[in-house]
Amino acid sequence: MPSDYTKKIVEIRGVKKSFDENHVLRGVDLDLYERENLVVLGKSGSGKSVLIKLMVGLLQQDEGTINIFGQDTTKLSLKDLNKLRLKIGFAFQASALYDSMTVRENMEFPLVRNVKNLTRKEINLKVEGLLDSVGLPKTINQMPAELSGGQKKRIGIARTLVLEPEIMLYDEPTAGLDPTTCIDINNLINQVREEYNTSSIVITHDLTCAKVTGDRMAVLIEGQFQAIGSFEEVFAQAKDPKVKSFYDYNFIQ
Ligand SMILES: Nc1ncnc2c1ncn2[C@@H]1O[C@H](COP(=O)(O)OP(=O)(O)OP(=O)(O)O)[C@@H](O)[C@H]1O
Repeated sequence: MPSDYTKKIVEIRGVKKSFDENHVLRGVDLDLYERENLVVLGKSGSGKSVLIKLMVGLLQQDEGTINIFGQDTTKLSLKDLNKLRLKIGFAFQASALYDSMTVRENMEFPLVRNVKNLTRKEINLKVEGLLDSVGLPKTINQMPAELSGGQKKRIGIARTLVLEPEIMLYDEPTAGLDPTTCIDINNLINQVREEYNTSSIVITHDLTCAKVTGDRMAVLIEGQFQAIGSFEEVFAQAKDPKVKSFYDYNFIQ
């Protein structure tokens, strides 16, 4: 848990995004602070992925601003936007490993593509070090098809870390995993923050994941964040009918 929230890494203000008559984001404000794990909760289709895509410039907002490291993403040249993207690691919902490549080749791919002049020794050290840190050094020569879902997620996260991102975006990191493996992934998200000093946005439907990894939570309902705060604070706001209905729907069985 960060000792204080002083340094803002991301500042989102008044962001709106529609697809024809589908008004997905209707004025979103959100901050991400240095070394914070911020959990974004919201029903399926509420616009969580759209928000992430806006952050990395894969979509363009209709209104509002997104500042990352003090830079307005809409005002960046393509070259500067690409530079910024390299500081943002995106751990996809599916681990997005290439099936035809070994774990080593998968890990090397972003490095070889984006970092020039690395020696073979430097590449090996980096790949082996990251596989160690996610607890899977022995998988290095395996193919993705030989790995469990949890192992694929861990390697997907390790691969995202090869470019040393300052921001990590986790999209449904525990989706489709059994409860024990979920615990491993939640712990890994916290470990990544400790080891690599990342600031993270974690998109999840999983209440345990939210509680274990999140310093703060933000609940996206009807295109706006209706509640933002610690787990307890957001729960307290469950008196608000919209937030309550979200909780009742998702968590109270
Ligand atoms: N490129 C696009 N073109 C048209 N509509 C889109 C596009 N991307 C997203 N949408 C729409 O925006 C809405 C929000 O989608 P989004 O994927 O952000 O939801 P989500 O909250 O991430 O859902 P889930 O939890 O199921 O992943 C949906 O109605 C979706 O159909």
